Amino acid sequence: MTYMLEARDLHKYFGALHVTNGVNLKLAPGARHALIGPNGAGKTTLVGQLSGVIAPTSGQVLIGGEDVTRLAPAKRTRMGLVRTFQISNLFTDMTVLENVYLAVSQNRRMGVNPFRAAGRDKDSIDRAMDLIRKVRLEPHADRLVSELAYGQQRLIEIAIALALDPKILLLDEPAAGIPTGELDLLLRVIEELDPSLALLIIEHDMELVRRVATDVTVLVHGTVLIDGPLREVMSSDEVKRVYLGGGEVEAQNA
Ligand SMILES: Nc1ncnc2c1ncn2[C@@H]1O[C@H](COP(=O)(O)OP(=O)(O)OP(=O)(O)O)[C@@H](O)[C@H]1O
Repeated sequence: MTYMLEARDLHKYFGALHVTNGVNLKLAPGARHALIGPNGAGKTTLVGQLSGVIAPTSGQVLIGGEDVTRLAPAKRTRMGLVRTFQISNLFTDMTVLENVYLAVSQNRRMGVNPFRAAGRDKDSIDRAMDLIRKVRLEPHADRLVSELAYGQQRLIEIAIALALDPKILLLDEPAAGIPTGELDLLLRVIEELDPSLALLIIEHDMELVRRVATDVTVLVHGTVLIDGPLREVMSSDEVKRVYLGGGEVEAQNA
């Protein structure tokens, strides 16, 4: 089977520190895969190697069966691998629509003056509105990003990621900093994403993992402790003992 995204025996050293230790990961089309693990487990470093901002010491990354280990992040993005970031990249003094429109027009290589183009480029505006609808922000399209709640701002980032036409979407802690009351909207947006999209969610919030993921990889000290179907992983004694200190998985965050 050709996977949308695959990591083969990845290793990464920072000096003497072995941060990624023989990691294998496979995302099939339509995957809903969560990557979890305690602080310092090496999740960010792994995602960096998948997206191309960090070069592995050894091992391979493949997109659609093609070896991209030495390819730059932008090239991987053009092959359909898109990631969101924990840190916000939004233009907060622009509207939601302007932010998403910019991403759409950049992706279509529309040129440098988005404001001039904005009057003309109806297609890109329609596409931006369509994406804004997908993340359930339609009522806020003309509001400044700075006026929106934090949870809503994170949804704009998902819309911007979708503007790049991903086949594989890496969501880096989408729930981080979102108050509980705003979490439901994020969950619904993720649940409604194109079912053919392969999704890798790096997340601490266990409610989100439980509701969204079908498969989970648990990373500990740079090594895959266990991976498999959600239920199996969450009920594993090994995960409870090593990863969550023996407590109930339901009751804890990663
Ligand atoms: N550029 C770097 N140079 C040296 N050490 C690094 C570098 N980046 C990360 N590390 C170390 O690698 C280990 C794994 O870090 P990483 O950020 O990948 O873990 P994480 O699972 O994403 O943690 P968190 O959940 O806190 O974000 C940590 O011990 C960290 O200090």
